[in-house]
Parts: sequence; C-alpha cells; structure tokens
Amino acid sequence: MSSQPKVYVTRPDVDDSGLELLRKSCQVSTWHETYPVPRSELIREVAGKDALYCALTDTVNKEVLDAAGPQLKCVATISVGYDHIDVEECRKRGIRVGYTPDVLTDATAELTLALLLATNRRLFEANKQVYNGGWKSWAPMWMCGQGLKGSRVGLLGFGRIGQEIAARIVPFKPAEITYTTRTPRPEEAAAVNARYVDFDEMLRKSDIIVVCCALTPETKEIFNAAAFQKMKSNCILINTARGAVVDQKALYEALKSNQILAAGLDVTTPEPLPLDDPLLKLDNVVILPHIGSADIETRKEMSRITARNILSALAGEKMEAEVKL
Ligand SMILES: O=C(O)C(=O)CO
Repeated sequence: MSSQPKVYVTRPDVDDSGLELLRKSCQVSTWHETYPVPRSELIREVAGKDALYCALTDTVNKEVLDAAGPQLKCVATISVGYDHIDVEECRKRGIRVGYTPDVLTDATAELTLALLLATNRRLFEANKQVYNGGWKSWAPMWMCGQGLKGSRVGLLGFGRIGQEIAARIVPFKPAEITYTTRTPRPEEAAAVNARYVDFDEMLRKSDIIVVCCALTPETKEIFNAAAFQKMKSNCILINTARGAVVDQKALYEALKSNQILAAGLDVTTPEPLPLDDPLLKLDNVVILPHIGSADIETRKEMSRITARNILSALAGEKMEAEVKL
C-alpha cells in the first residue's frame, strides 16, 4: 500500500499544472464530471483523505469533515471566498484552510468594470436590438445610459479587490468614490481619493454601488428591501462578490418598480440561476455566470496555489495563503 498522502479533488476540470504538482508526492483522486460533485459522492470519496481540494461549489461542513475522518489535515479551496467552508469547525479540529487571494484580484476588478460598463451603458440590451430588429435608426435618446463620469460611486468592501476596482474607476472621472468597511483604511483610500462613509450614506448618495465584500453574517442580505428604499432611483447596483449579499426577491421588486435603475450581477442565489427566475425577464439587469476570476492565467495559477497550499500543509510548513482561524 502506498504511504503517500491521499488528496481528493472535487473538480476534474482545474488546470492540470496544479494536479501535476500534487501527483508528484500524493495519491490523487478526482471527481470525474464537469458539474459539481454530488454530495453523496463527496461524502464517500473524502473518507480517509489527508487533504481536500475543493471549490466554491462544495459546501464543506461538519458532515464532510466527519466523513473525512481525523487524519484530514487540510481543506484548500480554489477561490478567494471561503464562505462555503465551516472554518470554525476546521479550527476546532486543527484542519488548516487554504485559499487563493491576490492572484485573482486584477481579473475580478477587470470583470467588475466590464459588468459596470455593460450595465450603465446598457450594452446587452442594445446588442439584442441589433438582432431583433429593434435597431431602426440612430436616434438621439435611444439606448442612452448613465455615464460613469461625474457619478458618485460607492464600494461596499475595500479589500484588495475593492481597491483595484476603485483604481480602475478613477480614469473614468467619477465625481466621488466612497467606501464602506468595518474599519476605515485611510492610506489605501488616499491612493484613489476615496472617502469613508457609513452604509446608510452610501445607500442614500450613490449613483453606482459596487459590492466587493466577503459574505459574512453581517453582509448577508445587507441589500434588502429597506436598503433599496434608501437608494436613489438612478442607482445601479453591481455585485461581483457573493449572491447572498443581496436579498434577490427585494432586488427584483426594486428593479421592477424602478426604485433603482439597474443591476449587474456576476453572482446570484442560487447558481446557476434557474431559467424561470423572474430576474431574467427584466431588461434592466445584466447577469453573468460567476466569471469574475475567469481569466486563463489567473485560473491556472489558482490551481497551482491550491496545490501548493495542500503540499505545504501536508509537510507541516507555512502555506502560501492560509485562512487565519
Ligand atoms: O474566488 C472566488 O471566491 C470566486 O468567487 C471565483 O473566483
């Protein structure tokens, strides 16, 4: 029997360079389909493993950790977000948790800008007109959107990704960038001339709000009916963080009743969004299938970092990116 540590990988479709690293010194088994591993399969396959290589599509909770057994040393996710992992339960059991911050910051900030511009300048709505005969002629006020120039942009979250989003917004000449976080970050804010505001002020004054915070008990559904009521009727909400930061029913009502102008969502609840979801019937929403970090080189490096996190944890060494438990 091999004495190599055993690693279970929940996605066969991660870049092979990461898996190659693991295969050099570990016994690696993987789920074999491109859709998320079914729960029952995960529970069965994780048993007896020393490390779990997972993704944001896998809920790693007590049930999974129990099924794995006491030899499990590490859970490493190929994502910056780790809200799908019960980190408190990992802490109690001495299981180390790896993730992939930094590497995807630029790709996610880039996609956020793309989504923002697609939403405020109505790109997808306009593009449809080219194909459905809606394009009759150039017309002065047809398909006009609300420019970024001169607008007040609020960022909920001002970590690595929020700061890079702000840096990319600056050249578009907004009137002001504000940010809301638990603790003000004056130095980072000065670099992009951003002003700290509380959540209420952000809601009341912003023309565009970008959600770039982690999903935590405090941010869960922070955009609810009460929040939408405070927002300006020309406000555009962009979310590239986690779907659950937004109460989606309340968002639908706010968009349908023109309480806010539009929304651009790279993340939804659930994912994928069912084809009969009412949001899909609205013109003033742009929805993308969670592709924030989907830049080829970024995803390859995320795969390698996840593998290196596992190798370090198994060797009892410092991990490249470890969640502080
Ligand atoms: O990394 C994450 O947390 C994502 O949402 C996808 O890259």
